[in-house]
Amino acid sequence: MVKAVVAGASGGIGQPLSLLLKSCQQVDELALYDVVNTPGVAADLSHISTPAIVTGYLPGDDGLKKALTGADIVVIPAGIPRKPNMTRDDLFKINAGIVQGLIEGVAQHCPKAYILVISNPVNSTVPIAAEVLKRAGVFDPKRLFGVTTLDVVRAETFVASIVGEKVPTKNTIPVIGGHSGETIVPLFSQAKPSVSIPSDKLDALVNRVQFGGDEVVKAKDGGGSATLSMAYAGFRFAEKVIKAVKGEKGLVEPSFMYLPGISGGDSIVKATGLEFFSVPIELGPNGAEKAIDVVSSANDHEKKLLEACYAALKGNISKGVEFVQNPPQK
Ligand SMILES: NC(=O)c1ccc[n+]([C@@H]2O[C@H](COP(=O)([O-])OP(=O)(O)OC[C@H]3O[C@@H](n4cnc5c(N)ncnc54)[C@H](O)[C@@H]3O)[C@@H](O)[C@H]2O)c1
Ligand SMILES: O=C(O)C[C@H](O)C(=O)O
Repeated sequence: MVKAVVAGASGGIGQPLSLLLKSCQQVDELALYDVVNTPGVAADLSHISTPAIVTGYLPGDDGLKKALTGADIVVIPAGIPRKPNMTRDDLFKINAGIVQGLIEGVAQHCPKAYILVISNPVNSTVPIAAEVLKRAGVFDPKRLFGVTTLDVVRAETFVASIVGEKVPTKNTIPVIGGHSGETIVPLFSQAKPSVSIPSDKLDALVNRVQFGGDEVVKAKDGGGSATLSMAYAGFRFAEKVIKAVKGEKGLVEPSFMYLPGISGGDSIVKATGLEFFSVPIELGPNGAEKAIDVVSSANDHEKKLLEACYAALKGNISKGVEFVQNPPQK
């Protein structure tokens, strides 16, 4: 039995992500939580003829508790999205508290669940989540994932258009670091199978992966940020976690995680100077089985990108930790 919860289920990401989870044969129960509209979204999805039983909850009447109790996997796309000329960090003020509140609920009602954080700024919301779980005494680093899959999906798509491949998913490209601008570092030198990118196109390609989110924010012109591609990416990651927990082997996807608690993580912490970092993660029955070190094999060009990443990411991580350890005065 797999019970999945989407927190933020009525939103731009939440609705299509819930649709994909409802379509997934591996999900037996799907609980939708949001501060608005979940009864309607749940009623709509419940007519789809797949096995998952769908329920919807609002905050009143112990809604969060009811949604989370018995959950195996909790996916969190709750919070405000960007508008043009905003950075992801500009979302911190509102989204930090939203993520903190939801994770407090997880710590209380389903402390063993796999938690997938989508809400931005991921570079800070994941450290917030870790800190809340630590304080509650239930932190298992192997079960807390910052979802960076959209960066991987973009790298796959954009590289295919440059090298002229018709099938974007042919190459596995590690995208590491964090999830905003220069903290996103695609390692095209480690693509499998290898790709040959013309040197005059490499900088533009890296830039497009790093700022792909801005491309969508600009095109939506005030209507929000990536939702459909994010739902695809979020589901791709969630499905891999579910399949790995059920025993499927060989499932790997980058994720932004607290590495000291994960096998193979310590050497990456040593190399980067950062406890939270995204690297390819081998998934297994307990969540993250192994962090794969792709940092030490980065080429000189990628090492320069990584230096810029480390500097920016350090501040984002401390901002999240600080938010929980020394809460702002209200
Ligand atoms: N990790 C990524 O790669 C990635 C990609 C795209 C978007 N995002 C982020 O995902 C978040 C959601 O984006 P969106 O486009 O779906 O926004 P949206 O505004 O369309 O939806 C957000 C939903 O969260 C709900 N919500 C607000 N407070 C809540 C709470 N306390 N509990 C439960 N639900 C709550 C809102 O009611 C709304 O339905 C944003 O922060 C965005 O920046 C992350
Ligand atoms: O760009 C954003 O704000 C949303 C998301 O993080 C993305 O990468 O599309």
